[in-house]
Amino acid sequence: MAKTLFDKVWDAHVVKSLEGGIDVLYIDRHLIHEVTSPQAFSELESRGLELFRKDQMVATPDHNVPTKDQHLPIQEELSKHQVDTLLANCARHNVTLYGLGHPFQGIVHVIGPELGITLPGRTMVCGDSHTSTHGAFGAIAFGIGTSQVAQVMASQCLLQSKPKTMRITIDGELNKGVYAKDIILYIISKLTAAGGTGYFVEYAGSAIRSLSMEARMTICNMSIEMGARGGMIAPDETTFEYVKGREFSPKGAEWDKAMEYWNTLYSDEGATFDKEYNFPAADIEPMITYGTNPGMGIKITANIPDRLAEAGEESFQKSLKYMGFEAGESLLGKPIDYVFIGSCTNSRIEDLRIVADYVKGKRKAENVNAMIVPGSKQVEKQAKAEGIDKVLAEAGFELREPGCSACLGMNEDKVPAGSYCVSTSNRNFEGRQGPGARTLLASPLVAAVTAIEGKIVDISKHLN
Ligand SMILES: CC(C)[C@H](C(=O)O)[C@@H](O)C(=O)O
Ligand code: SF4
Repeated sequence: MAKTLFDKVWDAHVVKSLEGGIDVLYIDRHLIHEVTSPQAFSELESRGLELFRKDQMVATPDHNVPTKDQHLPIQEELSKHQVDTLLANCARHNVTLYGLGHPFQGIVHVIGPELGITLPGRTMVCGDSHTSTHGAFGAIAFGIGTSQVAQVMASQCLLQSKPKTMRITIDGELNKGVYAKDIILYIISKLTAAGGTGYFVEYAGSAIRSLSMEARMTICNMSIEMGARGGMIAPDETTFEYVKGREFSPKGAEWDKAMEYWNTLYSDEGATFDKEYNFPAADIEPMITYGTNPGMGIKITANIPDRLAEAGEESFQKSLKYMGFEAGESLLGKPIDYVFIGSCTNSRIEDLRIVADYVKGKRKAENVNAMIVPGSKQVEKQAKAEGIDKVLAEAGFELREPGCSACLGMNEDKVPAGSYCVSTSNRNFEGRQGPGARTLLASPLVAAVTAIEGKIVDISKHLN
């Protein structure tokens, strides 16, 4: 029978099928960070259990880390406590940890792929919703709750019911200035922030195939923002080339063996999905959000809609009120106070390159505070090797040290109440970047242009 990519990977990991449609799923890799692991460690210890397969776990602090002076003790008490607890737990249980200052430290969803921990055909979990990022490699990757973190620690397995499958196909050539972030914001604007609920999504089509691995990660990363359980893309030459030679990727005969399996990872001709969508690449333009969920996105040149069918009138108006916008108006010309380039969605080297290419020889607008936070130590190192740090400094951008940072308004990386921030992150919820902060999600290019212009503009007029 024709199988989907999802089914192939899932079925290969079912240890046992239980009554009621629940599977015991084997988990190949478990990533942990400081926010969702402490209670799991406590639970394990209180029950006298050991970690079952600690060599399949990797830990890194990312959410609470300051993005300045990482060599100094952490100032904020809660953050220090969280990071110290992770360190202590990992030391006590002998779990591999890339702590602050380690060359492999970074946002968990950035370091997995860059270290070759994320591989095609793997099952991967983390107590973090954006674990969906790793699906870009043809892995089944999804976020889990703290009690499930403990379950995986103790058994390397997870009780799961199989989600429904959805395929989103984007064919054709992408317009100039359109990046992966625009594709996913476009998709979410079409499906709504709840449109993927209950599904695992496969992204397909020539426009997706044409993307780099980092761009594919941006797309899979935000699958969760339409409510989907996860997203994935069939591995191909682009994937294999990216994976090859990374720190923990298979080598020699192991590589050949892996490739044999990886080459079988695609949805068979005739495989059926519970839901299918098709969008032409030509319809996608640079996007921006105007509201307080990631589904409230528009083409940057379009007007805010008058109403939103899926949101009640009241919640639509509440959202606009929070943002200080009016229904039906254009965002063009709106002044912006902050630009944040970072997060597990868009903080990789290609993102930094897009920004540096655009801002080279330019200067940020006076009214804008522009902050750029690399996703990992490796991204930071590469940026410096390429001179991106200098280009950014000359343009008036502040390049900080790796972490989640202003994506969730951590430590001092906050957007003040009432201020507008064009952000390359993935969530524009009320207060996400700080109490009262107003977030507009966009691509790194849109963020870069906004920083230079000091306001929202039609970026097509600013491209060569
Ligand atoms: C802290 C963590 C549980 C959370 C998540 O799961 O998404 C965070 O990463 C976020 O983006 O809000
Ligand atoms: S960068 Fe943002 S979205 Fe990603 S894991 Fe960190 S807090 Fe969550």
